[in-house]
Amino acid sequence: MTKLSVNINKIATLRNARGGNMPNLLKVAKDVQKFGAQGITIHPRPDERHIRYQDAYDLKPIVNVEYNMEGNPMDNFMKLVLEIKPTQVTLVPDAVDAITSNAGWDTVKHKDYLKEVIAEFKRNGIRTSIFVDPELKMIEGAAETGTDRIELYTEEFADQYSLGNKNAIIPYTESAVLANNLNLGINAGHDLSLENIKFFKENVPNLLEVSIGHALICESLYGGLEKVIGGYLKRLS
Ligand SMILES: CC(=O)[C@@H](O)[C@H](O)COP(=O)(O)O
Ligand SMILES: NCC(=O)COP(=O)(O)O
Repeated sequence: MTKLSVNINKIATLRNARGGNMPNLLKVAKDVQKFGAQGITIHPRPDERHIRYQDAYDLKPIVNVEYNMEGNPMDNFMKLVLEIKPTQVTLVPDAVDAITSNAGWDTVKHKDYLKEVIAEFKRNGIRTSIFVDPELKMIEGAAETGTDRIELYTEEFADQYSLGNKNAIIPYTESAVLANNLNLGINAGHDLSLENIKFFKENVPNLLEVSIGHALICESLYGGLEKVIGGYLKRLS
């Protein structure tokens, strides 16, 4: 079964826009779980443009499904994750000023660094995942870091699929086959949506989790959070 982990970054974006507490992030996280999501994802960036570090602490006691924290493992993020001990940490090589995540790790060039960081999280009982492009060399490199899982970076697939190019799935299918052979768990995320998720899931063998935020929140502006989450769960079942 592929789990749906809802990324609530954009709820925090809306909340921060007025400096108050509406929408209430904790209430939305509780409701997202009530509506059937099997995970909550946050990506506390260094500038706290949306998810604040305090949010990460406040969410821990109310997340009763998988809790996934994403970020570049710089000192503050490492400390935050090791203190909170979420279900999973997803390492993303984002520049501090990146408008959003826009690349996977070079797991060959950064193998030794990733091995060290991953070992620290695993010593603390936290499942690890690393954000990678669907390139076979990067998948092989990921396996050598000792990570539990990879997260396939799906922006290219989403872009091409929206243009009608279904062949864009091929690198993802091939990467998943290799990851399965290397005993790597497979997650995926970035720009997945109600439009593309069913086709993606059907062509990526043993996909364990998708983390979806931006499109899901935008779709919910029209369909409502409960109905949209139900739509994802139906397409993932
Ligand atoms: C790694 C990834 O693609 C997303 O998890 C990321 O969290 C999106 O970040 P923004 O919500 O800041 O665009
Ligand atoms: N890891 C991907 C994620 O958490 C959400 O990405 P997006 O759906 O906001 O693009």
